[in-house]
Amino acid sequence: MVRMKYGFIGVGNMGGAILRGLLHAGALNPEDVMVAGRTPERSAEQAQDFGVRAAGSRAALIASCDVIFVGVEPGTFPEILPEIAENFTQDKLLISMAAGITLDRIEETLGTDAKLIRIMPNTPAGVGEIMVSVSRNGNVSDAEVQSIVNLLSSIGKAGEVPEELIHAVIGVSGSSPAYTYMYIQGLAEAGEKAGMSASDARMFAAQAVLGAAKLVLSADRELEEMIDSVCTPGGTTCEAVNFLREHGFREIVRDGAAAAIRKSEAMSGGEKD
Ligand SMILES: NC(=O)C1=CN([C@@H]2O[C@H](COP(=O)(O)OP(=O)(O)OC[C@H]3O[C@@H](n4cnc5c(N)ncnc54)[C@H](O)[C@@H]3O)[C@@H](O)[C@H]2O)C=CC1
Ligand SMILES: O=C(O)[C@@H]1CCC=N1
Repeated sequence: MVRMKYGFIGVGNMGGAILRGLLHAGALNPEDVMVAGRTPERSAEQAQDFGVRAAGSRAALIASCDVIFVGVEPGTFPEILPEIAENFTQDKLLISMAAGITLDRIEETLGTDAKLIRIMPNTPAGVGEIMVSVSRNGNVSDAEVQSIVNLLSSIGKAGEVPEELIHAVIGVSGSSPAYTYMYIQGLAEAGEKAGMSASDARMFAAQAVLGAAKLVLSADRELEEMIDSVCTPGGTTCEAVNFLREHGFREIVRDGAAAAIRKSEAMSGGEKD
């Protein structure tokens, strides 16, 4: 059987995290992977960093790869689409991770017969804990989409969603590592103020978030009931929970995520926020 060749155009924070995760999981063989950066020099540096092959150019990468991940900035993607189109053929699959660039928009340049997938990943990909949605256009078969879901499931959780749900996914999991770091920042600051070292406060806070997230994923219980399970009557937790409720913590988080969702919708409509 001929082994598939995978290309990555743009291996920054997100594309790089996916590539690192897939290589670390052994889901991709480094010999089958090629990267292309802004310049041939950058491609060579990135190839060395990841231990994969460097493409002489983006055109060369597209010509020699079967599956092409595009991880450039949303502002750059439309600029390089014509170049991708020149070398793209119907047997290849393009996977875009760009916020705000719709499958329709990509089809405008690559053609309505191009096989296209949009993913909305997050940066925990790099440590094997991605949450990623997968959406396809009409040219991608069930087997093809399943093979990409399986590939991405090797570095966390992946599931197919209709493209219109990508905005929601951005708010809930794509952007949310950033707001989770803000929460960890707050916990760690409280720990430091109460005498912990900065490194201990960071570790205790992060491990508590990791443990709580694992419990949510493993237990089929209402979140309200899980909150109660930590609040020992007359104890410490209810002081924090009451304070956070009075100050609208949950609503603030919800409205923050909604702002990311609105921005994603605006980007997809071509509006500038
Ligand atoms: N950072 C995140 O948490 C997430 C990002 N995304 C999407 O991932 C994409 C990349 O975002 P980030 O990784 O955050 O940005 P980034 O700026 O960290 O990475 C972009 C990379 O693309 C490279 N690049 C730019 N122009 C290029 C070109 N013409 N050819 C080859 N490489 C080129 C840059 O040098 C850089 O390495 C965006 O479309 C974004 O919407 C999606 C989900 C989460
Ligand atoms: O900030 C952004 O637009 C990208 C998409 C989700 C996370 N980062």
